[in-house]
Amino acid sequence: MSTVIEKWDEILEIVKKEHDLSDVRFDTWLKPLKVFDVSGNVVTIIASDQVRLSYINKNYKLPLQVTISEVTGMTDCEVKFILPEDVPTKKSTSESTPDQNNRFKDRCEEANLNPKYTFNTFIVGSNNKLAQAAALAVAESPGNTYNPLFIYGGAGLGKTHLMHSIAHFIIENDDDSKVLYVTSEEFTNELIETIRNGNNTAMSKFREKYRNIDVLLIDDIQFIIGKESTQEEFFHTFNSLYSANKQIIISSDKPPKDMEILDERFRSRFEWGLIVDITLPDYETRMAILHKKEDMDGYNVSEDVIKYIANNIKSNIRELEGAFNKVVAYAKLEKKEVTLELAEQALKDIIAPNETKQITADYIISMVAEHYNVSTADLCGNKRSSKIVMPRQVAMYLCREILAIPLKNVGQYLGNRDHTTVMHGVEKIEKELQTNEQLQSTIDTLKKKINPQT
Ligand SMILES: Nc1ncnc2c1ncn2[C@@H]1O[C@H](COP(=O)(O)OP(=O)(O)OP(=O)(O)O)[C@@H](O)[C@H]1O
Repeated sequence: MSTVIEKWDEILEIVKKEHDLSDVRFDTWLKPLKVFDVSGNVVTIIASDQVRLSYINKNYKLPLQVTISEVTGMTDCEVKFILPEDVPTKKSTSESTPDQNNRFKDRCEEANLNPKYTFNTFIVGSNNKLAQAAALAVAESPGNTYNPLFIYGGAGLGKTHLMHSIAHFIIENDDDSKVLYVTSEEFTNELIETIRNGNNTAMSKFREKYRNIDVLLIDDIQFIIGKESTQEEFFHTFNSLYSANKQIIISSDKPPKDMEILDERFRSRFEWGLIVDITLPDYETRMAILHKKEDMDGYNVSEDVIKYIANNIKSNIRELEGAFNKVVAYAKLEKKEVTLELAEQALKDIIAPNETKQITADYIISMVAEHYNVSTADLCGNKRSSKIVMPRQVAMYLCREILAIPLKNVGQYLGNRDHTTVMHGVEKIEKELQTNEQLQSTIDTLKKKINPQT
């Protein structure tokens, strides 16, 4: 038992290295795994949630078994995954009774939450790492860490999902907290309705509702900016909650400094706490989100199809998920298997085949950089560490192989390198490819990423 636990970090690092996992993929899938027990040759590992459990079971069970055997000398290692709730020593007092479950559901409904949006189903990538960490910190100690928490980013990138995750977490961990999620449109409509009623009782009820809560989450704040009376009412709500040390979480499509007609009173208040952004997800994160969706919906879609969608839909996670749903629905309707051809057919209105990205040397270099988690500046620069030199040579090789351009031109794209340097790099990779299976698979993956039609 102790050897596996003692060497656990080393075991994970080996799997990471041998499977060429990026930091994001590693942090998402492998790092959260904890060894619970070792009995004979059976190693029981806790996965933090069902999504991770299914994914790890499908993709990393064998590599883990092999690596544990190699590192610890255990013969025929058998890995079993369990969820935290399956841990036998868990205190029975923390198990929820049906009544508690119902109460939890009722409270989530009252707070206007979507049950699917929790931290467990939120994939963490380099685009949202900080936002997720801040959200978790706020959820763990509402009113005491970052107040307000201001989350901004483009459409469909996960702001609402993260806000609901905070709310779910607070409701689950505090039996008494009053939590309310509202879009600024709902806030506005409710206020207009209250004003239309024209009586003081309605107005006091409105105020009581919004000022007697512990956590207010208000989505898409940009819609109330400029609407005089809504803005004024929100201002007083904000002040009242803030001075009572209640948590406020706000989302917007832009940071306060770029909201042109934002009143200075708001700008300063929004900046009192923490402002975090969510940017576009990288390829690995898009893949992880699609895998999560596949697991949660109980589908088994081939890797080719997942890569095709992840490669072509980059700017909006809602659209990424929509494309996945469309492919699955199309297959059901046509009573066919989900193949790459079917996916192309199903998505022809979204991803036009003739609109596929023009492949240039810069594009290849950026894809190699993304794959190895290094910057394109480093690939084109002078650093000589192996972390950079190998990806640089891979970029040289792929530019030659895919674009069939002269060595001299490849050198120009990669920081004005001499053609002999490029020739050496290309030859090095060609030689390695004869014996190095891992490199062969990396090159195959990269070729498919660069041109999914191959
Ligand atoms: N990191 C993530 N992990 C898993 N699913 C995600 C992630 N980010 C976004 N999604 C999913 O993408 C969809 C859109 O996300 P969400 O509605 O939270 O976006 P948004 O930023 O609030 O968009 P809008 O500004 O249009 O309201 C949701 O189904 C959500 O579950």
